[in-house]
Formats: sequence, structure tokens, C-alpha cells
Amino acid sequence: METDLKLESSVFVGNQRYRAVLTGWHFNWTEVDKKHRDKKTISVPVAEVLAVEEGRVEILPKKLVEDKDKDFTVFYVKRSSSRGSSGLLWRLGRTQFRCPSRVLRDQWTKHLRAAVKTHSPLRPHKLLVFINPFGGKRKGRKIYHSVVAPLFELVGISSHVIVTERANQARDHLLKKDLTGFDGVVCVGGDGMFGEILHGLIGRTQQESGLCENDPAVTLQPCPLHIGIIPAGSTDCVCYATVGVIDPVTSALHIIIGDSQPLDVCSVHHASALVRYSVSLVGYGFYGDVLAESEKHRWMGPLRYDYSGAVVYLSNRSYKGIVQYLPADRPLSSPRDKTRCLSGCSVCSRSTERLFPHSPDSGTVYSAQYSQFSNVSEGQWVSVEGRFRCVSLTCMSSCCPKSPQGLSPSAHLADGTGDLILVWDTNPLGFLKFLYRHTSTQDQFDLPFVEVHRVKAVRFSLASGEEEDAYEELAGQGSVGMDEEDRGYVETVSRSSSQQQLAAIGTRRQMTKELKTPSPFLCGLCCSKSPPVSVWNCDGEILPFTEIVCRIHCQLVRLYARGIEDGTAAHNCSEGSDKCERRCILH
Ligand SMILES: CCCCCCCCCCCCC/C=C/[C@@H](O)[C@H](CO)NC(=O)CCCCCCCCCCCCCCC
Ligand SMILES: Nc1ncnc2c1ncn2[C@@H]1O[C@H](COP(=O)(O)OP(=O)(O)OP(=O)(O)O)[C@@H](O)[C@H]1O
Ligand SMILES: [Ca+2]
Repeated sequence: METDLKLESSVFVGNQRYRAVLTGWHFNWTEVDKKHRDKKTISVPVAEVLAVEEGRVEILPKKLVEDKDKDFTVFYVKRSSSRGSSGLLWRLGRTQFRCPSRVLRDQWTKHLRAAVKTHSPLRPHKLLVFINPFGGKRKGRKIYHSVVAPLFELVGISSHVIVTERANQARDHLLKKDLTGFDGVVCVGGDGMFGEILHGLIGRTQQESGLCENDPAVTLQPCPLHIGIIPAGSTDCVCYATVGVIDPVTSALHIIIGDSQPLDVCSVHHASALVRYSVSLVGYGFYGDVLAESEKHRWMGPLRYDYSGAVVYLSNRSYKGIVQYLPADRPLSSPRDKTRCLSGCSVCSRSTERLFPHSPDSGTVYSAQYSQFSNVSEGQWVSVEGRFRCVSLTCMSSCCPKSPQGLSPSAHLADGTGDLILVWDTNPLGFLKFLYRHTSTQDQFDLPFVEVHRVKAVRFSLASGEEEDAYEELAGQGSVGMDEEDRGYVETVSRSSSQQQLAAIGTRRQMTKELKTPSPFLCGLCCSKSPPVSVWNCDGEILPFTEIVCRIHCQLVRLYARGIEDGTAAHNCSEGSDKCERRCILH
């Protein structure tokens, strides 16, 4: 590997003379202008140089190369803020340079290309791309061919593109077909399509490692292939929460430079069998009901969630259940610490160090010890029982355009924990307040009927006899009137603990009764009886079981992303500074 990648010379950009410097992590060019003292420097981290081409090159509307002799063109990542989103938009920056001689031009192209190789080792050469032609507004194919493919072509990425013809085709392909030579898998679609890639890659990796996915106690093997998401779906929550914007160009550029964002994954089990994996939401009650309702209105497209959300809200349901959770070990953070997991997050970096102690960059030597689960004793589980509006488990903030801070604004993408949000039954206005706070920066956990815990596993069961009662009640629905308990009280909470836990954390038994005060305008809908059981929404899929066990697996997959870049954290990256690594935001 070439070590001396420094180079400095005069160059021209248009008619203006510049001093160009390649040093360590950065490529800078500064205007040489005697009149102005404030010299303008443009500084590009080498890791964000996309391509270096001989000549004056343009790629749109089609590739054009002129003046090949003393010229070279540098394509790089250019940032701009995005109104209404958490992160920054990335665009293709391009500068055409003219050198005093061809020899110098050749030196520049050679040195820049070598520096790029050294500073971004994870750039993909060959990608497997799945396009869902029916996702979101059905624009997947157009988005890929008009926006993404030209960028991949510019940087020389070869891609094998499969336009899916049926659901689960991408998952099955990844489970069975030869994947030799691919550096990563890209999905063009929404969260459902991402879910297919997630299941295919995790399943394939465990098959090849001889590991059993059914047992929640097994430490799974992290996937070697990176996942890229080109957003073209309805919610695009995974893209938003890992990039900060929903923008195909930004996502394509993260893929091109080989950014790497590890992601926690939750495995969901029922009766000793794996049911599904989740990265954003495992939700019972409100979110399960919204999903079930929305399936009836698929024709509405992305709007179906708002419509179904309103219908379900107005039906005013709550459900009984027993929730048990394992609190996170030695947590470095808390769901209410008001911090946010942003690009370069120190909490997640510490998890990476613990998980991969011998190779922080490549993540190949996996320390199974860190995420041990099998030696957990029954007494470590905390148990709560009662009636809930919703029970949600999220491995990350799950921010999305509907909720720019997310279900749990301080959750981390890659810390090996999830946040369990328990919303106890409450009156309709209280629940509306809780939902409404998701749309602003107001704290949705600062409500008396909401609690949140940082956890590594969760179990959900129906109260004993509840399941049979549930079926009986369902069968008799319509003829069964409301009894006193259902009518009079919305919050009947009983939290029980196991013997050992009583000793460890003290009694957590509590009974709260609050008079139900339905708002008059909701009467027609809200006074009908809740069905006895809800369904689980697992990243937008309805689970076929009610009683489940969930376990969070630390950093099981890696995405071509870097977490949300905070535009407000811009710092001045001075010319020639080697201290600013590629994590710097705006220069
Ligand atoms: C008053 C306004 C309240 C707005 C409340 C907004 C809360 C939004 C929280 C969004 C959380 C998204 C979590 C991500 C889940 C994804 O893995 C999954 C797959 O794509 N998406 C869904 O399941 C799709 C789930 C979609 C859930 C949408 C819920 C919409 C609620 C609307 C409530 C309206 C109340 C109106 C009262 C008259
Ligand atoms: N060719 C296809 N025909 C039908 N369904 C498909 C096809 N390809 C993929 N799917 C399925 O379509 C579902 C939705 O896809 P996707 O996530 O891309 O779009 P979406 O509009 O965001 O939907 P959702 O809101 O359910 O995530 C996925 O679960 C995927 O399994
Ligand atoms: Ca997490």
C-alpha cells in the first residue's frame, strides 16, 4: 500500500488559479488571489471523493469527456440541509481542474485514486440490487435507472439487477443462490423490501455458520455483506433513521463510498421457533391494529396509515397482557437522557469495541462473550401486568417523516439494546397527547401513563386463562355488553415480580384506578368493547402469534450508511488539517 499520498501544486479551475493540496485525509483547493485576504478553501475528505477522471468530464445528460491532456475532474460528496428532515442531503459535487503539465495531471489522478483506496476500504465493486416495482408510489424502477444507475456507472460499480416479480423473491434468492463476488445487497423499496433482505442475509449467514435461529439464546453470526437502501416505499423508516433523509441520491452516495453503519436486530420467537426479525418496531395494541386496518386499504398507498391510524384511534382500544423484560446490562445511556444517536455516536462505538475487540474497523472477529444471553437467570426478568394502549419495542429511534424524532428519540442504532415503551390504558385525550408528541420535540415519555425501559429482551403473554377467554369473548362479540370493570376504569394496572426480583429491585406491585372520561365526540366509537387480543406489528408485518419472546442482537447487520449527520454540529475543518476524519459535517 502506498504511504506517501501527499501532493501540492498550482491548478486552474476555470480561469482562476488555485493551490491544490492532498494531505492525509483531505483534498483541498484554495483560491490564489492577491486582492482578497479571506482565501476560499474547499476541503473534501478523501473518503468522500467519488471518482477521479482524466479530462473535463460531465455525466449528465450523458457522459462527455473533453480536453483529456492536462485536465482532470473530481466528483465528490457535497452537502446541503434538507428542510423538514433530520439529516443532510448529499449531492454530486464536481470540479474540473487544469494542470500546468500532463505529467502533473497524471500525478494528481494517481495520488488521488490511491488515497481514496487507502481511506475508504469498504467501497463496493459488485452489488446485487433488488427492485420492488410495486413499493410506495411504484417508482422504484424509475428511481433506480434515472438516479442511482448513472452514479454507480460513474464510479465503476457493477450491479446485478433483479426486478422482483413476487413477494419474498429477494429473500429466497439470498437464502439459496450463489452470492460469491458480491460486496453488498441493495434494495430499492420500502421497509418491507428491506425486511426481505434482512431475513435473507441473516438466514443465509446462520445457515453457513451452522447456527440455529430458533433459539433466542444463541449468539447469531453478523452478516458479512452490507445492505444498501434506496428509499422507494411508504414509510422508509429504516432509511430515515439511519441516514436522516429519504433521498435516493444521498443513499446511493453512501453506498458508493462504502459507509458502514452497524444495526441492532431483534429476533422474535414463539414456542421455541423463530418468527421474524425486526429493526424498527415490534408493536402490540395501537400499532398492530393500525397495520391490520391498513391492510384493508392498500389501494390508498402511503395514506392508508394515516386513515387507519385515525380509525383505530377512534375505536379507543386497550388490551390486557403480561410484559416481561430483561433490563440492559451496564447501560451507557438511558431512553430519557435526551441525547440522540448521531453519526459517530460514542455509545454505539463503545459497543463496537466490546463486540469486536480485535478489529474495530472490519468487524470480523466477533466476541460472542459480550452478547452472552444463555446465562440469564429467571430472576433477572422484570414483570408487569395490566391493560395497555400499546406495547412497543424498538431497536432504534424509528424516526420517520411522520415522527422526525421517532418512537424513542434517544434509542441507539447499534448499542445492543432496544427501548420498551409501555403505554398503559388511559383516556382518549391522554392517548392523543401521547401520539401527538411524536410529531414534535415534546417528550412523549413525560406522561403518567407511559414508561420506557432500555432492555435486551422482552416476553409477552396473555394473562392465564386470557387466551381462552379471548376466543369466547370474540365469539360472543356484539351480544356481550360492557361489564362494570370495562366501562368504569381505563387504567387497571398490576405489576408483578418474580421472587428473586422482589429481593433485587423491591416490590413493583401497583394498582391504579382512574375514572374513564370519554370525550363526547368519540362516544359512538369509543364505547364499543375492545376485542380481547390485538396483533403484533413487526416492522410492518402482522405476526401470526400473540405470545412472543424478543431478543436484541447487537450489530447483527451493517448498512451502507453512517447514522444521522447533525447539520447544526458543523465545524470548521481548517485547510490541511489531518485531525478531521470523515465524520466532519460541513466545511
Ligand atoms: C395526532 C397525530 C398523531 C400522529 C402520530 C404519529 C406517530 C407516528 C409514529 C410512527 C412510528 C413508525 C414506526 C415504524 C414502523 C415501521 O417499521 C413499519 C414498516 O414500515 N411501519 C408501520 O408499521 C406503519 C405504522 C404507521 C403508524 C401510523 C400511525 C398514524 C397515527 C395517526 C393517528 C391519528 C389520530 C387522529 C385522531 C383524530
Ligand atoms: N414484485 C412484487 N410483487 C408483490 N409484492 C412484492 C414484490 N416485490 C416485493 N414485494 C413485497 O411488497 C412488500 C412491500 O414492499 P415495500 O416495502 O417495498 O413497499 P411499501 O409500499 O413501503 O410497503 P410497506 O409499507 O408494506 O413497507 C414487501 O413486504 C415485499 O415483500
Ligand atoms: Ca439499539
